Amino acid sequence: MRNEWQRLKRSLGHATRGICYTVKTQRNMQIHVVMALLVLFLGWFLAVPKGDVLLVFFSVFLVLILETVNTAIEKTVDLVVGEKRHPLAKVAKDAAAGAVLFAAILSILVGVYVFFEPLWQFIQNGERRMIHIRDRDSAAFFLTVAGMCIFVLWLVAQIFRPEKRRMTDDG
Ligand SMILES: Nc1ncnc2c1ncn2[C@@H]1O[C@H](COP(=O)(O)OP(=O)(O)OP(=O)(O)O)[C@@H](O)[C@H]1O
Repeated sequence: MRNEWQRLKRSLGHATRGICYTVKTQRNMQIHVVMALLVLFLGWFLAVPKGDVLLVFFSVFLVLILETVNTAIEKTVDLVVGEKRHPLAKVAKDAAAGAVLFAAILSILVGVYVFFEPLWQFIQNGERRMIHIRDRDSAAFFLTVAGMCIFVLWLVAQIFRPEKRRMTDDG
């Protein structure tokens, strides 16, 4: 049981380092993270309904997931071909970048669908849905955003933690 726990902790450590590496080294990932936080803040500010929040979360995480996979593919290709140019390396990298682009387009569509009306109302009349902590939608959203903030703080702490073992490459 103790061994299983250690193994789980080690796997989580590897996964965290993978995420930290991507956030630290990939400019696009940094942009996605900042955008994700802004969008979640906007969702909270405009108190968008629970179903819409789910859509936003899904699309935001899809972009983050695919950017991480894109980095894995880029590094694998670099590992295989090194400095050499190869048409298949180009296909692999372009296709991986295409997957991120698909997800980014989806998140823009979701953003327009979810935010257009409440944002329009707010800009026109300064009106927004009131947030009542007893309202289950808002409470659930508040808790989710709080959870996300804790996750981001933890991630930042991991990124700035002095590394015990240097990663190869530029990370
Ligand atoms: N070894 C290679 N052989 C052929 N084309 C390549 C090779 N490496 C990169 N490319 C081309 O250059 C593009 C950019 O590749 P690069 O590895 O620089 O990614 P990047 O600029 O870090 O991408 P991103 O901005 O998405 O992180 C690829 O999408 C591909 O079209």
